[in-house]
Amino acid sequence: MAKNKFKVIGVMSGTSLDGIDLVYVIFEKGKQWQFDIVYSETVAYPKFWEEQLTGLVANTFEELKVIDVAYTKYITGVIGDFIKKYNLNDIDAVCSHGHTALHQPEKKLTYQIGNLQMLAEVLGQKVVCDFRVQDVEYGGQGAPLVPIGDKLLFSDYDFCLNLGGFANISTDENDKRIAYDICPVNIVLNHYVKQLGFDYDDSGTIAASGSVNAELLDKLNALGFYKEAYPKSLGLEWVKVNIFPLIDAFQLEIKDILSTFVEHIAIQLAAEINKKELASVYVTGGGVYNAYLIERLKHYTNNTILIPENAIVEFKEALIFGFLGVLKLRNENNCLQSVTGANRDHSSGKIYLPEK
Ligand SMILES: Nc1ncnc2c1ncn2[C@@H]1O[C@H](COP(=O)(O)OP(=O)(O)OP(=O)(O)O)[C@@H](O)[C@H]1O
Ligand SMILES: CC(=O)N[C@H]1[C@@H]2OC[C@@H](O2)[C@@H](O)[C@@H]1O[C@H](C)C(=O)O
Repeated sequence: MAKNKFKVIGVMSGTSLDGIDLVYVIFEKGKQWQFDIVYSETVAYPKFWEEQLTGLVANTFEELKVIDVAYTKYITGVIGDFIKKYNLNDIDAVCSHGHTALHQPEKKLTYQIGNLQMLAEVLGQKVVCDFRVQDVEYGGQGAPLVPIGDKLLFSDYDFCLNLGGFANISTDENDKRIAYDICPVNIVLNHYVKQLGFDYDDSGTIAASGSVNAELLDKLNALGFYKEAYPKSLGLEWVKVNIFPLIDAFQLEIKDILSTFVEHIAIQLAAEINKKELASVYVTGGGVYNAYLIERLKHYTNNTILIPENAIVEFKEALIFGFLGVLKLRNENNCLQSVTGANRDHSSGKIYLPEK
């Protein structure tokens, strides 16, 4: 019988470069999967790695391979410290995403650094990593990978909504998981609030103090992307072309820009979640701490907005990469064709064994 209980470390380095997220989590399969996050921590990047990772695209493939070795050494140290700090001597596997250095699925290319064999050798642990490569080989986008975790770990909720740089959502439609980006969130709010000298608009208080410009709001809501069918995704380039010039042309005060954009986000989020009635929406990502945004969202929907404990708000992705590793160890599918567009569901990831 397949093993049903796993103690793993899940590790994720996301696009915002705030640091490496680590969780020590126990997964157990009964009727459905249960999890318990025992320890969680974000290790902030030192300046050196923040700069290296910000500039990755400028490197040649050969240069990336050199950086990969150095980064794998670095992340091995971070994971090793986490193991020591919490005295973790009972680990089935370390399941690590690494950091995305290149992602061009149309050229069958995706490259996450930090996933070299050295991880297993130095840590003396079984390692599961490199989760995106096989999906791209099978014709998929190699992303998003989180929705299978949404489906199997958070099945009590009709929608899983993440408010990061962009808002993304996953839900079941006709028994299939679907996932897509909705609209930009913190990538735009942070951009404008920086002009007042803040990293972010704490709790949305500045937005709450502004007023909505109805004409700008209408123009934002009329953008073509919102009418497109899924699968669809957004990136910084789209924001630079479609959002910043549109907002800047109005020459508004920052508080009014923030107020108008929060209204826009709330309307776009509501348009998606209101596609189901009496639905529950499980919300994660830093945007959860923008109380004003959550208040405006609630204004536009009768569905139930559920905000979990902070450990899940902040560590859901690390948790789910831990879970993808568990599925790989059980040789079960951890990539969904309905989400990535691959030519099949499949069990993805490399397994490295420690030399003993
Ligand atoms: N107290 C707060 N009030 C308002 N906004 C906040 C608060 N705390 C965090 N945020 C917002 O959340 C952002 C961080 O969110 P998160 O870590 O989910 O983003 P991310 O990792 O860049 O997202 P992703 O990679 O999933 O797109 C911050 O940059 C900020 O905009
Ligand atoms: C290639 C890559 O690293 N993609 C990330 C990125 O960051 C957010 C979004 O773009 C998402 O598609 C993905 O990560 C999440 C964790 C995922 O795979 O579900």
